[in-house]
Amino acid sequence: MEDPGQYLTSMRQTAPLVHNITNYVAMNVMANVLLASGASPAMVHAREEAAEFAGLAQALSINIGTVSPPWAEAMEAAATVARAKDIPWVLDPVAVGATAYRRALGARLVELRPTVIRGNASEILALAGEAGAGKGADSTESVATAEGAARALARHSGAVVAVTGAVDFVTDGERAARVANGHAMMPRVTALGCSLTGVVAAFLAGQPRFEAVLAALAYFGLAGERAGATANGPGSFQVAFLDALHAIDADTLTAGARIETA
Ligand SMILES: Nc1ncnc2c1ncn2[C@@H]1O[C@H](COP(=O)(O)OP(=O)(O)OP(=O)(O)O)[C@@H](O)[C@H]1O
Ligand SMILES: Cc1ncsc1CCO
Ligand SMILES: [Mg+2]
Repeated sequence: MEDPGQYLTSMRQTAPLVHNITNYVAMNVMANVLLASGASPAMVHAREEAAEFAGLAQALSINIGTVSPPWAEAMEAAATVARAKDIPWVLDPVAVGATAYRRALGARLVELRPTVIRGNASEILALAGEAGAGKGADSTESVATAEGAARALARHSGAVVAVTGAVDFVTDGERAARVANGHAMMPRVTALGCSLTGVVAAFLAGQPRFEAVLAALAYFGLAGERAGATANGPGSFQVAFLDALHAIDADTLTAGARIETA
């Protein structure tokens, strides 16, 4: 892919308002990640206002990590508005294979046609109707195992599907690519996947979605590499990761991105 850095520049110029209906674990981490990246996060989940708020945002992310019925109502209403107003929205199907409640909600949200679906391998397998119960929010499968499921889910849903892990896989059902950026410390810190979903949403504002997703994943993974080079463990990694998101500029991203057609 040519010049992924231009997508970072565009995101920072827009500084998009990203509406997130996310989980209790991710809320603070994700807001800080979005601010460090150059976007404006807002965590708004009350069913009384989520739909109205979605209409004000440049992008929406929906994450079912700690969902309960009033939140599910807010998610469906917000996604419906995003769809009607052509506001890009990203689904993060946390632990979707774990319970019947999550499977049913995941299926309903897919029918609301997310622009992008971003999950780990177990989650993408489960959302595609294949095995993939996972281990709660953690994946028990390799990304490679979920490539077929990702392609099938992309075709069924119309979404670009991103499966993240050691090497990320992205497909729109026709095209596919892999992003090799990242660091082994990333799955040792909670809510980085959730936060990445918000960053993907931020990159989508006004940009072609397949390329925007690849640029967002490379940016996030590159920040992980830079943080991992100095961190002593998961605690210092979190701090270094926010600093790296802030420090990386367009040229650094274009030079460091490891994106290959699959
Ligand atoms: N083993 C690994 N090596 C390098 N990078 C990794 C590895 N595992 C995950 N990542 C990176 O970590 C980020 C988050 O992806 P991950 O698949 O861990 O999300 P997740 O399981 O949804 O996380 P969570 O639910 O805790 O928020 C991505 O940028 C991904 O590329
Ligand atoms: C740990 C955890 N549990 C529910 S959501 C969440 C954040 C990572 O997905
Ligand atoms: Mg996750």
